[in-house]
Amino acid sequence: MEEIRVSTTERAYDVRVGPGALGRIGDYLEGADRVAVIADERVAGIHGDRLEQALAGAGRGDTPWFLVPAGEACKTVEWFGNAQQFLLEAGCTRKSTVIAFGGGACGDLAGFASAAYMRGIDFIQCPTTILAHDSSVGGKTGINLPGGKNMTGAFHQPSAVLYDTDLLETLPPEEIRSGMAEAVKHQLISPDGHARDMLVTVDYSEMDEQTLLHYIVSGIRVKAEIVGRDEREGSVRKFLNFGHTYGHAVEAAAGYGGMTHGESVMIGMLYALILSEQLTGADRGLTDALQRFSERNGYPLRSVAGYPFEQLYGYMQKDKKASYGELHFVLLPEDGHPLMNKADREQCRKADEELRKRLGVLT
Ligand SMILES: NC(=O)c1ccc[n+]([C@@H]2O[C@H](COP(=O)([O-])OP(=O)(O)OC[C@H]3O[C@@H](n4cnc5c(N)ncnc54)[C@H](O)[C@@H]3O)[C@@H](O)[C@H]2O)c1
Ligand SMILES: O=C(O)C(=O)C[C@@H](O)[C@H](O)[C@H](O)COP(=O)(O)O
Ligand SMILES: [Zn+2]
Repeated sequence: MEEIRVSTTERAYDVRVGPGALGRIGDYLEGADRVAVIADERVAGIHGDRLEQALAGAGRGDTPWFLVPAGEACKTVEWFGNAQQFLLEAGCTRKSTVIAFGGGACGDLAGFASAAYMRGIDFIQCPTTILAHDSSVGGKTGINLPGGKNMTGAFHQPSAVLYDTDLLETLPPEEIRSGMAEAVKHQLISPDGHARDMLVTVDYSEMDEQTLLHYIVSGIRVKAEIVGRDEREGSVRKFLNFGHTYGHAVEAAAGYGGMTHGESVMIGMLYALILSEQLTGADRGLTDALQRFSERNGYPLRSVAGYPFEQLYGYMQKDKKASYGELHFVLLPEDGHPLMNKADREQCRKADEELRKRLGVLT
């Protein structure tokens, strides 16, 4: 079992990663007067018995469960309200603990529900996807609005993260792709990362358990280090948003769920690298390596053809890193050394055109 400590101003907590990590849940429930689970309904159907057993073993067999729609569909104002009502009816107090059981979508919703209920109660992240090596750590929680991704939310750190890697065995290929995109991001933005090596060697169809665990743990360490320095995204935390300005626009244009988060972010990272070439003179070699990697691993890059620049630009203007009328991008002049840079509409359009050209979808 790997253990990574996350230290923020709100609190410090453990991330425990490895087979059987769920079995340690009792260690984190001792002071709770009531425990309540908010679970992705699909995950509950496949793996719910494991969490039930772990809770029973910790003397918490009477824990109430609230099932929310699988994936992105739960990140709505409506399901946020339903979750608040559930916590009230379950008898939760300020001394209670919520358990989030699912991927990043369920974790974001359950985390926000915990941040808001009685103005903030404890929650534990029990992530079940590869992507959640990113989402379960760092305390960003929230839901979508029709006009923009993660528009309503709060910073609220979990009291622990129990990442049971046995649960990853049932992930479908598109969710492996989605989660690994964030692992690539972590390698790209870290001065200690090995992005070029990863882009040449990793093939998802042949990836063994050890390699997967290596990238998960390495990504969590990158994230923990950055969040420890800048919990509320005043400075370096912005780098964790690499690829997300354009990526979130694609995700929103695809109707939340039409493309996975990681697939959209992969397209967004290609866009950000092209912008880095155009605005900072970055070497095209890295962009080409990422394009080859994502084509080899089946990312649906050409879907971008369905979303015109004007539509994506409209969403990009809602990006949380933007000031009114001015977009700010995370660029990568050199791998491992991100920086923030403004880009005006024409610069954004040129990069969009170049992306479509390289993907062979320019109309
Ligand atoms: N808070 C953060 O810092 C942060 C970071 C990155 C992403 N996110 C958010 O995370 C969300 C994406 O999360 P995700 O990629 O984990 O996907 P997800 O939570 O949307 O789940 C994707 C699908 O996988 C299924 N699933 C989950 N675990 C499974 C398992 N073990 N076996 C089989 N199926 C399983 C779900 O039921 C769902 O159908 C997005 O909303 C994104 O914005 C948040
Ligand atoms: O933790 C962060 O900070 C990130 O930006 C991680 C991202 O991978 C994640 O998708 C996050 O939810 C995006 O946040 P947002 O502030 O752009 O909504
Ligand atoms: Zn992300």
